[in-house]
Amino acid sequence: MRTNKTTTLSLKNDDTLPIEEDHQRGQLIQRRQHALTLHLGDFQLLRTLGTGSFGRVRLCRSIHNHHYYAIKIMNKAELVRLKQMNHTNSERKTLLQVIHPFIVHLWGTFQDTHYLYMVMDFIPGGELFSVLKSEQCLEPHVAQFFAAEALSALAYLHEECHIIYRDLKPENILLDRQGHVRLTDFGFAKYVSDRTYTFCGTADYLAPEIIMLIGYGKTVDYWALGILIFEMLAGYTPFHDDDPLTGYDKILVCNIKYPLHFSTLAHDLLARLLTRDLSQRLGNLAGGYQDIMDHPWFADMDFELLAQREITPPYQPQILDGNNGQDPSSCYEIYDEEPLLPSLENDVDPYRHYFMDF
Ligand SMILES: Nc1ncnc2c1ncn2[C@@H]1O[C@H](COP(=O)(O)OP(=O)(O)OP(=O)(O)O)[C@@H](O)[C@H]1O
Repeated sequence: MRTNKTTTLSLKNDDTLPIEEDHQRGQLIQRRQHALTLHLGDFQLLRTLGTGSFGRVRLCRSIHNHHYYAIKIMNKAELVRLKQMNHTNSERKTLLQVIHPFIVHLWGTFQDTHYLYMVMDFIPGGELFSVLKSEQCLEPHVAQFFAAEALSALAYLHEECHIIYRDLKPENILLDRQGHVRLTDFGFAKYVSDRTYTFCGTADYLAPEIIMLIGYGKTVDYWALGILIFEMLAGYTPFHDDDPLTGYDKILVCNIKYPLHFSTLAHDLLARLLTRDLSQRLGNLAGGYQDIMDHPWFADMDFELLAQREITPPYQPQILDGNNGQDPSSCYEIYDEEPLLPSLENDVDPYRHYFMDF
């Protein structure tokens, strides 16, 4: 079983193309931008919910409406050092553009001398990673539900936004109060009209076409969906190796040992998702994502009701309501805290021009 979180691989700086905006989305972005002029003084900063390669996400509470939010805080000097300016701007732009019941909602962004801030809905149920860690593996109907909601979000990103997500994994799948999925972390999401070449993602979840550097598109998300379903059912990923290079070899050879308890239907679906042959991979055929939804493993799933959040989640996170001193973020791991550098009015900010939209 996987007990440690996986880290994402870094990206080249030139990876991101501008995201195209249709008229409606453009208006929506403007609405959000104009509606919210935020700064740190609007929030009481509480504990860290999660850390990542480029920053940390902290629980906070609005001093105005007293609602909880999650703020992703990224150190500008560090982003510039790691050449992550384009990706960070792209993450902001993408998240402002997407609106979907299974994707985290970004309310707005701001910056001070040292940091960039992204204010999102606080998703209180914790990571799917934590559920897997405590349950070891999931009952097929539970895995089916999480996979179906993740697939619904991917289909929306691909078909309506022309965005590939590129970092599907249990760490990036959060659960809301009712137990519905919310995808977070759009740091690798990219608008792609045809194909892209960047080597990025998370080692265990990389598709063969990413490793082979031959160019790829949305097919990589459907490969990752196959790895996710395998991990939920088995409790481990199919190609894991402590040495990433050996892991990449295993992905390229693609010889999967299915646990005996996998049903024939699960085996069949995964064999069709986890195939190197793109002309065979489900999601990349004539029927697109619908072919995955129509696979018999999902036979008893009504994807229309699912999209309306009308299917009762099979797993309800145990959430405290935040009143009477209770911790509303008890589903999240405890992290060491780091104080923020104070932002003084006369400070010179050498990085502002990189992040003009924040
Ligand atoms: N909206 C949210 N509500 C609650 N917790 C969140 C939210 N967004 C992120 N988190 C927590 O913070 C963690 C890190 O967030 P995120 O993945 O966006 O950071 P990152 O720096 O891009 O990480 P990575 O190195 O994985 O790319 C998540 O795994 C999750 O635990």
